[in-house]
Amino acid sequence: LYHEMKKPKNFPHGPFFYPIIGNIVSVEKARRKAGMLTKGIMEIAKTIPGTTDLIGFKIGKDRVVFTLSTKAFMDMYTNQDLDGRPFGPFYETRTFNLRRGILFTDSEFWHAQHRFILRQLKDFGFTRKGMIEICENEAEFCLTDFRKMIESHGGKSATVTMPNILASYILNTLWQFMAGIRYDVDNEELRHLQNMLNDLFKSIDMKGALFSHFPFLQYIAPEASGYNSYVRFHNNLHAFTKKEVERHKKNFNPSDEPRDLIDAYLKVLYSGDESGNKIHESFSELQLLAVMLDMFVAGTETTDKVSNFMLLNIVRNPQIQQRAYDEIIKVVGKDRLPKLSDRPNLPYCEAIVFESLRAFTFYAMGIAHRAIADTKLCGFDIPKNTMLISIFNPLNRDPTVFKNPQTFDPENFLDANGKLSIPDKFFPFALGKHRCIGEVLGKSNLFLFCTTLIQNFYFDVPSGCEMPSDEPIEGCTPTVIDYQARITLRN
Ligand code: HEM
Repeated sequence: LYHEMKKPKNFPHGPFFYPIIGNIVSVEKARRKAGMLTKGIMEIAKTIPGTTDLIGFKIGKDRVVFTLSTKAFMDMYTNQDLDGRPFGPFYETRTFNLRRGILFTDSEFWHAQHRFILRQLKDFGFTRKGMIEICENEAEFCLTDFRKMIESHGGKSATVTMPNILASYILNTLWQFMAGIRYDVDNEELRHLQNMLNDLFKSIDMKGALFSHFPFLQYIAPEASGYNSYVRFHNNLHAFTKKEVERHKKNFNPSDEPRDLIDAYLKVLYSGDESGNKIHESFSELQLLAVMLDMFVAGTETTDKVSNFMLLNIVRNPQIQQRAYDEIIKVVGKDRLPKLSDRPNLPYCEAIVFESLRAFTFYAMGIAHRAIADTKLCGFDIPKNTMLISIFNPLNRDPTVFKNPQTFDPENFLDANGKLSIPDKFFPFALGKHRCIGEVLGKSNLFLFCTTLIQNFYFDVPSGCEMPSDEPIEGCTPTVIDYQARITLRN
């Protein structure tokens, strides 16, 4: 134990490791003072010499290293020895006390599942018509609902409480891919699903995760450590998705074309892979439930949050909104809705999407990785089983890369001719083996909501309300503050 507590030789610089608790007290203090974990870590780094690229902590039982530079970020994601995912009750409690799913698995198990899901995303999707149509339809449903809402407010405009007004539609696109279902916004099941996901995200913040770093807390303080609610929220969600799997099984025919991810997965379970070969041992019904949980966790909160930063900045910047509107009217006109195929001709709107991704990732962190072997990173020794967490901030604020790194400005992603230009060191979806599998879906949704809404509505703050701040607050991921916005129908 003593050996475990000692700082390993040539470990990334960081504060002194205290016995048992490690650095949890100083990290927690810095987080409170800065208002956000990422900022807190960056503040601590400023006080410790030699932390240009990396900073190393001990949090409870875990050694945790954060990346602090673009170089460290890129080296971390491209070093295969760092492609593991952490062990621990925080990760396994979610999935039946087993190592299941796709977010927190690694090695051969992860590889087989990852390959399968990627193929499904391609097959349903963006290579065929299916997924594009789903996203375009959902943007239209959103438009119709907003029009109805304005109608019921007298026909000109409506005031809404932000953020999260697009969450149901974003969830619908993912749920259609997974289970072939879309819900109307006032549907009970949708509300239930959304409440479960909200609970889940609340339980994943640092406090809820306390039992992960101090596993004994789940036994001696199951309520206070967040363990009990964490288990409860996950069980609720699994019960919901299991019901859907059972429903699929009832009218499942292995010789039919799969309608969605559940069908495709059941097909493999019933009849092996497409050439009839025995399937990889990682496939199971429990694994299907774990995959669905992971798709919800990775796919909803992220896209919602980016859309919140997008709408906030549209409200805050009338001139950006106007320029996007002019572009849409010139290219698409008013007689039809924007399509995904309009994207190459709407560079300013696409730049708004990229700038929103930058705004979201300004204080975001990646998902924890684990060293699967002793290795080196930026000249430091990283012993096996160390956790690594990327910080996106250095990639997003570099003045040599962005014209205007400190403010929301779509020009950051346009060249001198107004063409889309994405810096080669901008990685909002990370890179390497664990890079996001939902990038195409996420970006398509964001583009369609952005263009469809701006074509039809004008967004601002209601008279008498203050302009909302764009300083994010802490959530499971960086969060936009609550504010009031007015949505006005364009003529
Ligand atoms: C615009 C919104 C999104 C952003 C900014 C985003 C960002 C990311 C990032 C940075 C990672 C890498 C994590 C790491 O290892 O550090 C990741 C992984 C992942 N994302 Fe996304 N994502 C988004 C949307 C989605 C969607 C819509 C889905 C589902 C279809 C999804 C599914 C996943 C999964 C399953 C992983 C884990 C991949 C693995 O470990 O192999 N994401 N995402």
